Parts: sequence; C-alpha cells; structure tokens
Amino acid sequence: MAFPSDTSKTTKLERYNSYIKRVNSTKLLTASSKLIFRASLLISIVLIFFFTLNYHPLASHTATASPHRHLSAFYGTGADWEKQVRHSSTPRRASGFSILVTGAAGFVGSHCSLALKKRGDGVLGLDNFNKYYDPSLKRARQKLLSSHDIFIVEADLNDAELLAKLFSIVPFTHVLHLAAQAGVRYAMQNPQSYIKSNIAGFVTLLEVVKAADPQPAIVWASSSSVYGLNTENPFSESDRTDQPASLYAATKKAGEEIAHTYNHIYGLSMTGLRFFTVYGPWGRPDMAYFFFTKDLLQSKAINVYKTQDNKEVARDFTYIDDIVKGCVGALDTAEKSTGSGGKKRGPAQLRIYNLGNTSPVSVGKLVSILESLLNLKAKKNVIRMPRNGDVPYTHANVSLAYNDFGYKPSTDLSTGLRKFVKWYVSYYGIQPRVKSEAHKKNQA
Ligand SMILES: O=C(O)[C@H]1O[C@H](OP(=O)(O)OP(=O)(O)OC[C@H]2O[C@@H](n3ccc(=O)[nH]c3=O)[C@H](O)[C@@H]2O)[C@H](O)[C@@H](O)[C@H]1O
Repeated sequence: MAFPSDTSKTTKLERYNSYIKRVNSTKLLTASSKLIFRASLLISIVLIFFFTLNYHPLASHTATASPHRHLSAFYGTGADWEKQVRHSSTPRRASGFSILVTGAAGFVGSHCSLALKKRGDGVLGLDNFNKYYDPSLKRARQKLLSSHDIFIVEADLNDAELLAKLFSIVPFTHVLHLAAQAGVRYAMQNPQSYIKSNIAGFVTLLEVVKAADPQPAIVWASSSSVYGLNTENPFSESDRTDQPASLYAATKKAGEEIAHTYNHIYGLSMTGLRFFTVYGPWGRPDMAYFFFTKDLLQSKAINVYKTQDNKEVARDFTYIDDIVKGCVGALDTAEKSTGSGGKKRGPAQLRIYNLGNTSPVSVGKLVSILESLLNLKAKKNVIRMPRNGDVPYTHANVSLAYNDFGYKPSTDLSTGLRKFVKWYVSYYGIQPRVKSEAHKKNQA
C-alpha cells in the first residue's frame, strides 16, 4: 500500500526536516554563544584596562588623567612609602618646620633642602625628574639628599591626588615651591611645557594647599625675567613688570598674579622670590656659565652675546648660597596662612622680593674668569643676541629683602665660579689643565 509507504516517506521527510532544524538551531546557538563569549571577553578586557588605569582609593577621576599620574598615586599607598614620607618631613628641632620642597632634585631645590634639613627642619621633596636637562644630575642630587635622610617623592606637580595624599599624611607648615620649567630661550622650542609646569602645576598645587588644614605658608620662585623690557636701573619690586620678553617671564609674571588671587580669596600666605641668574656647584647644565665651562674644556667655540646696539650683555649673577639664605629668610619670616579647609578667615601676608647680587657683570667678564680658572683660552664668537627672549641686562635692588629678613649677598662672581669649577671638575672627573701640567713637570 501506498499509504504506509507514503506515511513512511512523510515520516522520514519530517525526521529529516526536524534533524536539519536541530542542526541549524545548534549551529545558531553555537554561533550566538561564540558571539556572546567574544563580546564578554572584549568588555572584560576593556573594563580591566580601564579599572587598572583609574582605580585609586582616593581618586575622584577626571578624563584627563594620565597613566603616569595613577602609577605614582598607586605608588603612594604603601605603608613603607607613608613611613618614609612621615619620617622625612618630621622636624628634628623644637618648633622646626615641616616643609614640602617642590623641585627638590633641582639646583636651588636640592641646596635649600639640605640647608633646611641640616638645621633640623623636616623636609619632604617632590620632583618629576623630567628630561629638560641630564636626569642623571638630578639623580645624583637625589642620592646626596637621601644620604641626609631627605626623601623625594617622584611625581608631577599636576598630580592632584598624590599632592592631596601627601597633605593628608603630613600637616606641612610651609611649601617651598621651586619646581618649574626653567630657561628663557627654551620657551621658543617648547612653549607648552612652561604653561604645564609654571601655570597649571602652580594652580594644581595651590588648589590642594588651599584645601589643606592647616594651610601652610608658600614661598615660591619667581624670576628676575619678569622685569622684561623695564628700563629702570637697578630693578626694584615696584618697577613695571608688564612687559615680559619671553614666555618663561610671562608664566612667572602670571604666577605672581595667581599668587595674589589665592592670597585674596583663600587667605594663603604667599611670598614670591625673584631670583637673578643663580649659579654654583650642582648647577643647571642649560645655563651659560655651565655650558661655557664644558665647551671650554672640550675646546669648543662659545657664542658670547652682545646687544643689538653693540653693547655688552650683563647679568646680576647670584651665588647659590646667597639664594639659599634668601629662601630660608623668607621662610622664617613667612606668616601663617589665615584660611583653613578652603575658607579664608582674614587677610594674609603677600610679598615679592628680589634676590640678586646687586652687581651686574658682563658675559665677556664671565668668560674671562672661567678662562683664568680653567687655564684655557676660549674660542669666542661674539654675536648679536638672538631675539628669543633674552634681555640685555639685569640688576637687583635688594633693599626690601635686606630690611625684612637681612638678605645680604656676600659672594662675588670670581669666588662663586671658583667653587663651581672645583665642583665641576670633581663631579665629572676632569683633571684640570693646571694640575695635569704640574703633574707632567713632576714626572719629568
Ligand atoms: O634670572 C632669571 O630669572 C633667569 O636666569 C637665567 O636666565 P639667564 O639670565 O638668561 O641665564 P643664562 O641662560 O645662563 O644666560 C646668562 C647670560 O649669558 C648670555 N648667553 C647665553 C647663552 C649663550 O650662548 N651666550 C650668551 O652670551 C645670556 O644672554 C645672558 O646674558 C635662568 O636660566 C632662567 O631660568 C631664569 O631663572
């Protein structure tokens, strides 16, 4: 009969169809589970990546957070790390200060940190060890500070969470803010670095400081360059400073205005110090006296600038020990901030001082002093000063600093350069010519 066979055919066909359906639905299921699996894997990877970069117990994050910031913030959560922070910033004398020194691995920062520590203050350093100049010199300064029990936290000034963490651990009495993008001429090459450090970094610091309880007093580095095209001589604090000749100068001038604002709104005690071309041992390799020494020793030619009208360029070169005395004097006479937790309670101290040497010396004279100290003749190219931010001369009137904290520079350029050269040849392991010739004679 056809029916059973039909039935059997139909049954086979149905079975076959249902088999095909099952196979297809299994395939569909497998494909969709694979898809779901892959999507979840991708989401998990993205979440893990995001979480790793952004998690920090203290953090309320912003979209601009950099991985560097969070790495440093992570670093700042260990018990050992907190112990080092506390230990370094604890004063060892009665009524000693507890000072946060920003730019502690820098030239002025390292000298000030040592001087403060030696007299019994607690000093905690902060530095980002950037590559503006040879970081190995900064590491060597760090090593020196470490041998005097000074700990430097390695972080950027713009790391607000880390700064807040430091202030939550230590009730700092003072901040000596020296971290900055320095150099007048480099501002044409990398303008943004000046904005990032000297303006954004300064504001980040002040935002944290204003919210701190107690609020510390701030002493910070401005610059002689704020006088810009000023024609008064010598430069006094009351002279015009609204004609900066470089972006560096403009950012330092902006810093002075920012200091005024935080003093006015939050009662922060603010003292700005206008440094005049600071030089000395452990100095900055980007400065003329430093690279002239290097070039002289390597028999390389140096460019000696003269003004557009063929006059000598001059600077009020100031020796590092005098600057340190000025910084310490400013810290000692800084009054307390009047606010707390971001609220002003009354008017607070607002000061600006010149810290110079009061006797300008021409760059030509600087070179001849180095020639005599190194017993070498410089190959000089005397050229017109490029129009890239330099000013023809600087000369400080320091009577304000003298009246308020007895600032009196006592090192002339020859004496200071002698000390610098002595350090330079020893640090870089160079046999001075004068010595090696004596040595040759002895051997003959
Ligand atoms: O007081 C400041 O606030 C600034 O001081 C410093 O700036 P400056 O006074 O310009 O020092 P520096 O570069 O050593 O040039 C010294 C002299 O050499 C001349 N100079 C320079 C280079 C060159 O190749 N030839 C030359 O003649 C040049 O024309 C100048 O006359 C700091 O770097 C700066 O960060 C800031 O702190």
